[in-house]
Amino acid sequence: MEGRSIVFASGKGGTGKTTTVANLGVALAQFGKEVILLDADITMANLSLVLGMEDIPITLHDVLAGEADLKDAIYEGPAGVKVIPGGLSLEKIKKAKPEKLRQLIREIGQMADFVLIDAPAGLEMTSVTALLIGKELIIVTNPEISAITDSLKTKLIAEKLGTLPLGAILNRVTNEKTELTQEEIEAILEVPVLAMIPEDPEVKRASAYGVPLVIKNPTSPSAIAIKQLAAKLAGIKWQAPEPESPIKRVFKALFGGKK
Ligand SMILES: Nc1ncnc2c1ncn2[C@@H]1O[C@H](COP(=O)(O)OP(=O)(O)OP(=O)(O)O)[C@@H](O)[C@H]1O
Repeated sequence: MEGRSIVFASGKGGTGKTTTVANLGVALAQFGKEVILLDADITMANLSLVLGMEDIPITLHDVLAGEADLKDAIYEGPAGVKVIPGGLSLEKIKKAKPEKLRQLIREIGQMADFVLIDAPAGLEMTSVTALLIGKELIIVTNPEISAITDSLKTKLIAEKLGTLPLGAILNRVTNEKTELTQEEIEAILEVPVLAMIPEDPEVKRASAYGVPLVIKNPTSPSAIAIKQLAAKLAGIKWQAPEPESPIKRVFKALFGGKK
């Protein structure tokens, strides 16, 4: 059976897409789902950094070039999540046979309940190609006008390519007056907002440790928002724990805490 393949794209760079995909993947795996994270972001091996993984010499590109087996490009990450580094530069994609890429993506799709694809930001060739890899699209954006306009472009292109937009994740939400509201964003993008992830200093801390936030600090507000979305996607009922009080968080930061 083929699992769901969802491509995560943002249009604008730096919206927190990679962090979100990595944590969502781990959260789905914690809910017992088989998850493959496909890093189609060529600028850096971002996904593996957020997950604290090193040494990923074989990429999807090597498989496409016929120089490695698919199983050699699959790495095990936290909570049993599987990661496939893309290494898909434009030059490399051009050299690869498109039918081989499609066949490979189908093969990967059969190996998991969810294949989450981290697409590169921007609207260049590689980003557009990544949109084609998934059947569904989730936009990861910030509640600012510049991010939303780029997200809209991405969504329109995805639709033209036959990739179904599921909705948008609003990341780094601060609820400041200058931010667009959920309703405004839904009206512009014409898709539902699936999750609102707050601006949360714990996200950067977790990244610095190379441990996904949903493992490092599962009761932080942004981890809860991500787990809620994972439960929704997995069709699982999940009761979020009470978010930690700021006082408890200060104590934890000062004296450490059991994780
Ligand atoms: N909810 C959040 N609260 C605070 N910081 C965040 C949040 N989400 C992401 N960040 C931080 O924002 C920065 C950019 O995140 P990330 O690398 O995931 O973005 P990206 O959209 O994948 O970037 P690009 O597409 O340009 O590669 C990182 O430093 C990350 O720790």
